[in-house]
Amino acid sequence: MIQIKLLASILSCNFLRLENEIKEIQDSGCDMLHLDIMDGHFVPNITIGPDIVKQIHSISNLALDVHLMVENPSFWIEKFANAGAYSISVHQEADIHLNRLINTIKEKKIRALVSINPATSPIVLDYILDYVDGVLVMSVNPGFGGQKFIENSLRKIEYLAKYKYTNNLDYVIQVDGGVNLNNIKNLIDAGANEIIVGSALFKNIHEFVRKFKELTRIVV
Ligand SMILES: O=C(CO)[C@@H](O)[C@H](O)COP(=O)(O)O
Ligand SMILES: [Fe+2]
Repeated sequence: MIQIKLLASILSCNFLRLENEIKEIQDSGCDMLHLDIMDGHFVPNITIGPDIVKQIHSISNLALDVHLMVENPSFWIEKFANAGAYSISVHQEADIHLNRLINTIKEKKIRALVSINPATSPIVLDYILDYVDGVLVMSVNPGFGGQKFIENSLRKIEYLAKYKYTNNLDYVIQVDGGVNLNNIKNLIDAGANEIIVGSALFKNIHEFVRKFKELTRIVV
């Protein structure tokens, strides 16, 4: 049976009570914390850096999935690896030497994922899929939480799932942006197995996770 994981994007949490929010996420049964790193250049927003990630790592039992939305991502790999990242995803659009960048992440013994923006075709990933531990499909334009899901992202997930089985590969497929209880089932049916949720989750963490487990038929 394929295990479907729920990743909590803390971008939508109340940062004034971050420690309590993280504890609630852990207690609710989420599988990982998803940390959105924005530099104000690759995306029009700024969030947190490696020092804050390190502090989150010191209080969290959950693995940290770091989503880098930055220019020059190669500069940041070592810093976020040392801060305690369990996985790092880098945008295909952010580095022309993607193969080298993915290898740099893997040398740190952490999961290496590649991410694509809504306007990027998954076909451009064909020659990197042999090397990655996962793909993150952005289903909104990166930079902000609370946006509307872009429907054609489903086709990309289907493409990546088909490519995986056809070529006998083993990578996770993440979906990130505009995910809610109404579209999760379709995303899983298309082949996504790591579901990243921000604003919909933080409306009521326990209630959301309970319904998510029902949908994915996993008893906590
Ligand atoms: O990477 C991003 C946004 O750039 C995401 O991780 C969002 O934070 C997800 O938030 P929702 O769309 O679920 O509110
Ligand atoms: Fe993200």
